[in-house]
Amino acid sequence: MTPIEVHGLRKAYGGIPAVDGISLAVGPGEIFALLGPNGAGKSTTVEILEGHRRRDSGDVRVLGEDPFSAGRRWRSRIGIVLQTATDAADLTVRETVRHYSRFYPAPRDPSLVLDLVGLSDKAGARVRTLSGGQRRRVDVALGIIGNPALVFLDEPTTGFDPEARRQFWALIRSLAADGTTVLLTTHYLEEAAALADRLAIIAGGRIVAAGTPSTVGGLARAQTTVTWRDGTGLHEVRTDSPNSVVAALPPDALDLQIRRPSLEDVYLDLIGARS
Ligand SMILES: Nc1ncnc2c1ncn2[C@@H]1O[C@H](COP(=O)(O)OP(=O)(O)OP(=O)(O)O)[C@@H](O)[C@H]1O
Repeated sequence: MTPIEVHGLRKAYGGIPAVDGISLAVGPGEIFALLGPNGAGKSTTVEILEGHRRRDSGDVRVLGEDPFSAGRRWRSRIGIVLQTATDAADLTVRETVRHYSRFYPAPRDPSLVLDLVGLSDKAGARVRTLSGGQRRRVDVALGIIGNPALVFLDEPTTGFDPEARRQFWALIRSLAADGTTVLLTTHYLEEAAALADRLAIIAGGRIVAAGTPSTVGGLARAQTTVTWRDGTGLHEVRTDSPNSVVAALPPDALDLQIRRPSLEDVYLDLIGARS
């Protein structure tokens, strides 16, 4: 079964389209990222897939069911990490995770989950005493405590320090390696590049490019830019074979730079072209 299948999804607010004909499919154990500027339609799409919002039209199947009419059993098989942090401030971290585990038929072991998200040493602390990034880890713990087949992560690492972000990426990879499907929205392009098997760039409610982080938007075919300075000034060459350009440089060449276009370049080009 394909965990997520979407065809021609549309949703408008007050007659203004927010999602304007999106189609995508996410396979089992795949990490799929949705990228796009503020207001692009990512959250609306994800909320429809989570069953939290009604669509105007389009076919949507999530774990084989229509999320809007799916029942409790379906809900227990998905995990959700929302943008807004959990408000369980007076409970300890351990109590919070245990409490949530009781809502699921086959939860993960709470201690194991605290270990996975790197909060074992904060298990006895009240949630309200945690830092922003630590609270976010509690959110992630609550998103995976039910041992879901599919996890939705809405900007999961906002507020994480660089080390915590890397630990989080390792956690998500290990979940996916165990067969969990992950749909991620993020504003961090390096996060999408590091985590996603495939990604879609959304702007104005439509997918403007989709592919792997190394091929999306023609990245694989994009030329490399070689720049250098010599006695006659600054030079820039765009080429498919940077090695031969470098090999032919004059002996007095300085400040050599070789730059492959990044996901960020493609993203900004695509988004810029639409605004
Ligand atoms: N409940 C609502 N009522 C009216 N308009 C809404 C509502 N929710 C979203 N919108 C509008 O729909 C469009 C898409 O919003 P959405 O939240 O899906 O974007 P997003 O890509 O998730 O943005 P961000 O990156 O800022 O989270 C925006 O123009 C937004 O103003």
